[in-house]
Amino acid sequence: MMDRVLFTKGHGTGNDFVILDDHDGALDLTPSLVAALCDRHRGIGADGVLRVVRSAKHPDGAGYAAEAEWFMDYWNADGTIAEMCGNGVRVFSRYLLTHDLAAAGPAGLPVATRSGVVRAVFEGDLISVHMRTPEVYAASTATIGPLTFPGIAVNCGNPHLVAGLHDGVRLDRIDLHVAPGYDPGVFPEGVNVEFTTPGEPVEGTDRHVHMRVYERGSAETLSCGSGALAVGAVALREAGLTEGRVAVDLPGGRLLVTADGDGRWWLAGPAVLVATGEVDVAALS
Ligand SMILES: N[C@@H](CCC[C@H](N)C(=O)O)C(=O)O
Repeated sequence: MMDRVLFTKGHGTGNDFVILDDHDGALDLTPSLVAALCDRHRGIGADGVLRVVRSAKHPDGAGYAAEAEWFMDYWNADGTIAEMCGNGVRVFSRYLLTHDLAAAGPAGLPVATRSGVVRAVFEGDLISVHMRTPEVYAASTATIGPLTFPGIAVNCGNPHLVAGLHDGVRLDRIDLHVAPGYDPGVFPEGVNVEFTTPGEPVEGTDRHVHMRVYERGSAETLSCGSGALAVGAVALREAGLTEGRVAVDLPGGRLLVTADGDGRWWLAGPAVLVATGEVDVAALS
């Protein structure tokens, strides 16, 4: 174990990450180290950790090494790993570009994740990521205290449950300090739960949705990219559209979800690197 580790801090619409540069996978990253780094009082504080490692050097990335040099080793704040992180991919891509570790070619910058290779395209301040196609697959329910909300299960590589609020229940009033209830029969690996209400029309989009999210492994976050993708997929489906654009407003800002005419799904939003530093690993534990 190294005593001191360099880190960068970044976020995408307020979904924040500690980024660890570990090209050859030398760092002994454990669930307890991740949880300590993400601790907002005793550590750096973040919703998750992104380890920047060569695909060839990580067991979960090796299969993608021919297609993507870099593997996003994503960890939730509680030290669990997840298959996908939509905001993380943008922040990870921003990091690769900023540090000259990769170039933004015309086909986009490939990033390997546990649910396959995605591609990031840089458009000024925004980064647009060609995500895997979200799969809307089952009806289910989410509960908050005594309230039950009908929802739809969506697989974005990681699991999501998109639940619309009843009339009269305000999005800004629901209590997400505790985890919403869900059916473990539908989600044996746990689930990220998105609560939604429709928004006013937004120019240039087909649908507008407000959402809050309770993330598996990270509790309520200001934003969840894969959650926005799931919400966008449900919004277009409910509108009877197979292509179109959805503006998804989260507490941390706006993400755009687009299903294009070629059947590809895109997630677009900002990604910012805000700090670098050195952490004393012994002091953390
Ligand atoms: N915030 C992320 C999702 C991170 C993973 C999630 N908590 C899970 O366990 O599946 C995003 O932007 O997609």
